[in-house]
Amino acid sequence: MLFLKVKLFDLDIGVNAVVINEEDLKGTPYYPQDRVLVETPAGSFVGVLHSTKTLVNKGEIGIFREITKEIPIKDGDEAIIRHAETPLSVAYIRKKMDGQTLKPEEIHTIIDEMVTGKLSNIENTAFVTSLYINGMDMKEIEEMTRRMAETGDMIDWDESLVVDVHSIGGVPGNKTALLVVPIVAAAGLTIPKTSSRAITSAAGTADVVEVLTRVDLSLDEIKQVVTTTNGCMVWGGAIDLAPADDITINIERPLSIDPEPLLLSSVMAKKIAAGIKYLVIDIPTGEGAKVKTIDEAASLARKFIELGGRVNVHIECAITYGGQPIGRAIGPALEAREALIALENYKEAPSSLIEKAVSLAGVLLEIGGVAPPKKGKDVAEEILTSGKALEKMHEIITAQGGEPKSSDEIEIGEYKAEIIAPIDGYVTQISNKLITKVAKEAGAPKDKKAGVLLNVKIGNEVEKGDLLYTIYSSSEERLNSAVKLARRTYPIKVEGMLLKRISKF
Ligand SMILES: O=P(O)(O)OC[C@H]1O[C@H](OP(=O)(O)O)[C@H](O)[C@@H]1O
Ligand SMILES: Nc1ccnc(=O)[nH]1
Repeated sequence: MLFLKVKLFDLDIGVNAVVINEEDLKGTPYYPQDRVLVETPAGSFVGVLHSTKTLVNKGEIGIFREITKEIPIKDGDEAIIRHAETPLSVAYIRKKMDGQTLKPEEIHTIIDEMVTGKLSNIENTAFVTSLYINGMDMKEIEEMTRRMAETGDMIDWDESLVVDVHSIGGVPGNKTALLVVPIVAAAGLTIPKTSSRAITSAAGTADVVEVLTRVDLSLDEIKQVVTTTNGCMVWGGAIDLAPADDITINIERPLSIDPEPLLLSSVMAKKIAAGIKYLVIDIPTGEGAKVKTIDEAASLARKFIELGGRVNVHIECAITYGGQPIGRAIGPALEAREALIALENYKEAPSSLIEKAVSLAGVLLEIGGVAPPKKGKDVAEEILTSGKALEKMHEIITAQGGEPKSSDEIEIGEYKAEIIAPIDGYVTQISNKLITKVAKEAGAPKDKKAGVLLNVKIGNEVEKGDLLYTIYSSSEERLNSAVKLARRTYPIKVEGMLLKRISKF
């Protein structure tokens, strides 16, 4: 065992490396490249040991940003270094890599060791990849979901009618929750909404809300916000709510994957931990979305409903159209602005966004008994058009620590490029995947002001030279890469009505 003082390095090196002065390692059983367990007051993790003559002094351990992003270790903290035994999970992860079914205690061990930092990035990544390739049965998913919830904080609400909406994601521009939450909260129902950041998209709901207010609230702050406003819109990863979720999401994001067992457990573990009793799951369906066909969507819906039954959350699924972006704005600030436009003056907002938001909110209003059966959508529409939802949005933004702004005060990337129609014709396709790639290339979601604003939707008629969409970025360099990508991949297809001529001449 070694006792050292933490020295933090503001450096992202992408692995769980730790650095110790070689003098301190002399005569110890710790060698470079060994795995060591580092215990600090803020939490523990497994690091790969490197030795140095100069980077840290004797008595110090160098820790990098990769770790401090997850564990709030401070400069000067005491650290205890021990030999890291090979975690039990490694054998279980290999079992899943071989396509076998895991026992409940094996799943518990994987989640426990993941959350306590005993697994390296390599092992965590292998687990996520094994689920992508081999999947899990419902019993395994249930065990994983429960354990993901139990290994973090759990919120208990006094009332039993706690509702929520959650999208499986995968469709660009899905800022729907920013309308649904204030509508439902304004109707008097309790809706403590937790979101993740982007997984496969250019902006997760947490990234979008963060443009308007804080999303990294503590548990007590969440309770306070919900008690005063009926709702909140927070990032699950900020609090200790299903902490395994954020670890796996950080692996999924660079690979742009969302394996089904993790999709189910990620959503449901957060909802169990947040004390949700009634949940509407939005399943965007269409080409380029996570779910391509209605049959696949129905099968996923059945799985959500079965899992909900096992963990005591009432679930209703809404299969929604996901074959092209929702609304016109893609990217955190652009989406936040579009959501505000919809709340300020719904007539100015894209109808696809309004339609989706009031439909989903309507289901919750009916479930919550504040709208008669089949009238939920009308009631939701009334709350939106009367300005009550905007008022509620302002309340929530303020309660979460932000200052309400109007839509025209939201700043968008200063560099922009317009992509125009190459020919006369009709917009026949807007590729979810390619338009997301362009927005990401421009810097979204990290660059909040980056993204894409569509000027057309599928079916629109355009003339050669008409604006198809505008790409925004805070960086000229990123904008140029995004434009190059757009010119190479054609995310929006324009085709003439005459597709092909066939004749015998
Ligand atoms: O599209 P991608 O990035 O894969 O999915 C992730 C998004 O889907 C969910 O949306 P919501 O919070 O229900 O609105 C998550 O919370 C997250 O914002
Ligand atoms: N995997 C996930 C998809 C959508 N939302 C989540 O929270 N998690």
